[in-house]
Amino acid sequence: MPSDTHRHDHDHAEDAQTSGGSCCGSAGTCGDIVPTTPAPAGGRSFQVSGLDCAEEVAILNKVVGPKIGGAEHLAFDVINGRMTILDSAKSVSDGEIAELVASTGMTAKPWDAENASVDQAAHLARQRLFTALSGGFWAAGFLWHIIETGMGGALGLFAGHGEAPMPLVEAGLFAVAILFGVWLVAPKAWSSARRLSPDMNLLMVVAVAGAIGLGEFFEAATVAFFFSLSLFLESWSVGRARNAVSALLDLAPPTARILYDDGSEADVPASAVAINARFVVRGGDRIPLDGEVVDGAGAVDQAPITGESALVPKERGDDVYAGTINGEGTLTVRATKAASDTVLAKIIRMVGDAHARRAPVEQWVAKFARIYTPIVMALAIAIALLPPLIFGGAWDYWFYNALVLLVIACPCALVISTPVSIVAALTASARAGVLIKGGAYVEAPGKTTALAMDKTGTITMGEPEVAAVHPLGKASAQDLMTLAAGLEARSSHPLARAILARAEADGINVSAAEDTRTVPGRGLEGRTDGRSIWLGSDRFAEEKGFGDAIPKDLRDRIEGAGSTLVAVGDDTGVTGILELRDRIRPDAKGIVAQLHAQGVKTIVMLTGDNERTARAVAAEVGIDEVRAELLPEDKVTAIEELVETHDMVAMIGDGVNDAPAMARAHYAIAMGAVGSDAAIETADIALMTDDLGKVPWLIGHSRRTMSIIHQNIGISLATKGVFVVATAFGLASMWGAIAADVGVSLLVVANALRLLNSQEAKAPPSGGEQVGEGLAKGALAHGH
Ligand SMILES: Nc1ncnc2c1ncn2[C@@H]1O[C@H](COP(=O)(O)OP(=O)(O)OP(=O)(O)O)[C@@H](O)[C@H]1O
Ligand SMILES: [Zn+2]
Repeated sequence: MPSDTHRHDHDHAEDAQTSGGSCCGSAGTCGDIVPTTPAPAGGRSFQVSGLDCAEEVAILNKVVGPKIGGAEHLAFDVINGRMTILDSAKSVSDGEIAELVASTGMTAKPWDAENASVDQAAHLARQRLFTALSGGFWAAGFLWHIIETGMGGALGLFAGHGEAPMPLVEAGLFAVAILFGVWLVAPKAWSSARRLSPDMNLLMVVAVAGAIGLGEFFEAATVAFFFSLSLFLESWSVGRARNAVSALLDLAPPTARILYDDGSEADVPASAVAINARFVVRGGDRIPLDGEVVDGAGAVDQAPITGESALVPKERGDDVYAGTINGEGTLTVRATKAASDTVLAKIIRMVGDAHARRAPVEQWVAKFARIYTPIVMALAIAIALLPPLIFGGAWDYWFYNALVLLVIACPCALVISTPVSIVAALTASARAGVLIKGGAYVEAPGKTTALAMDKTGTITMGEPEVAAVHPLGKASAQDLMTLAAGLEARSSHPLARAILARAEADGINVSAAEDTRTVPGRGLEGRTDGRSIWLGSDRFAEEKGFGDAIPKDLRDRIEGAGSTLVAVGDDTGVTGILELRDRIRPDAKGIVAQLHAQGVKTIVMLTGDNERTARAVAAEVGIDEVRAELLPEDKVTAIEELVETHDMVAMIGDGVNDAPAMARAHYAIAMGAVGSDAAIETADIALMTDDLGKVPWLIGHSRRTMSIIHQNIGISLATKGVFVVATAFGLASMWGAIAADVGVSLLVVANALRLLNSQEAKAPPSGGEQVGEGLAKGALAHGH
């Protein structure tokens, strides 16, 4: 990580580690293995108290933006109340930023994850207290009214306005309810008034003041209390989504049991364990750090990272990951990564940052809210003035209706539901072993129209084997394998591994050829005993002028079966042919069918392999289009063509060889990310395992998320619409409008949080040994 450019965060991460270390040493209760959630790729972060809505983002863009050379240098994470000034911004001191933010009624200080959560909790507690007090006095006032006037009079309160003046005690109780209700809102409203840019806080305060002016204490108190309640709900739901992310954090135990060279053991904070240190993991324990098993054997439940509740056997030399659960055996593990670099730490970091890359639908909602509020306000003014002026209506009656409109103008249900849905979706998918690296990529998969995938390792297992050896002419099988293995000795190509494995199994003495050179997409060339030798595809043999030396029926049979032909020869001709077979993933066919059923019209296979081999494999799994014999740069061109002709093109690959092509697709999915840092880094979405079945799941998850977001937008707008119309006819009341607003907020938030809990959101069952109920539950339920 280029942490040197992250000046602030970098420094901070270090002092958090040292102070964290001492805290653990004394109290032994430090839970955090990841000291801080770093800022999205570069920049300085601030914790802004009061930043919890798109509303405030617009304000900060307007106030801070110009000073740093434009709002495009700002990034916001509403869920965490974090503002980041990107490295591209004009340099402005922390102090100046704090001053600017203070002018809006919010406060900013440099980001610190630990303080941030303490502050957020304190803010929530304050909101809860004031809301409860407001609600208590509101209820008391209401009760008093019932005692005074009986049930009929109480109902009269709801019927509307214009009744006889209230008894003093009752008015007093409502006044106190109003005071507590607007207490936390008033400073924000005041700063919005000073800036002449009305926000919902100002709208509410004006509505409350107007109602008091009309003598409508009940209505004023109702608006004040319910508005306060809706703000509390908003903070609570944001906190709920935030906690789901940090629950992932609790997956790794805070300490590791270090095994010293003298055989003694000690519990040490995971963050203080050096790379290469050895630690012991007992049966049933969670593994604290990524590492390699050096002693012992057993099985590990990797569900916390991969989402698949299957026990994965582990023995000497196998990798294990922080946060996963050891089965019965005891393992001795050599740490290969620091606590802050583990796969789990990366997942947490990326889920945390993902929200900063906002989904288009979120941007749409924010933009809509910005024009919606002024429009409704203009309507409110029109309603207050036009009916009395033109039709001679009663001033106070229409003024009241204008206030109702102000209450309706509050967009909070609309604004809060989308980010909560997105964060819930990101967290649910991380739990299922699908790491989505930005809000933007929550939306994309559901719209996929074309899917390009690599053959080797994606459709096939990526573990080819030599199925047959066909020496030609006077050569023996042994000669052929010796020649081939000598050329492949230094290659890491999957075919090379297969050929070398076969040579070893056959007991062949491999001596590496000299001057070996890779011919991209073709094969290898080199020299041995002074003669030049080569190996590669049939096309390579043709280019060497030996195309006719490959027996036609042999070639037809190998390629027709979907196997790969490797010709081996020297400058006099072809020595022989190797037939390499890679197993097609057993579930590939079903998955391709599922993708088609989901509406992914075009599924394309991209491969460097021979055309006929590729077609045979494609036919077997039901793939529509084949592009074969591609060089890496041809894969890039192929993706570019797809992007031109299809609306949403996804590319699935291993994230290593295919990185350039993956970068050109609309979005890219990497498989098997748990073992490959490159895959996690390069893709937009990383599947922790090699399970292709996660792709249809991802598409379904994306659609579920979007449909919940759309439902929420629909519910919010429909409610507002009903009230706008009712108000125009003078049929709506303030208490009704605010109660509906709170009701809808509750409804949309509950709807959004469904994404976290729903059964469908869990990953599909996959092959492999199923873990016992208790163990699997423990994995998923931990930290909730
Ligand atoms: N080291 C090698 N040994 C044998 N054949 C090779 C080697 N390198 C390349 N080839 C030949 O060149 C072809 C293309 O290789 P390339 O590495 O571009 O694609 P690939 O990785 O095999 O396939 P895919 O694109 O599906 O992953 C192979 O199918 C093979 O015939
Ligand atoms: Zn509202």
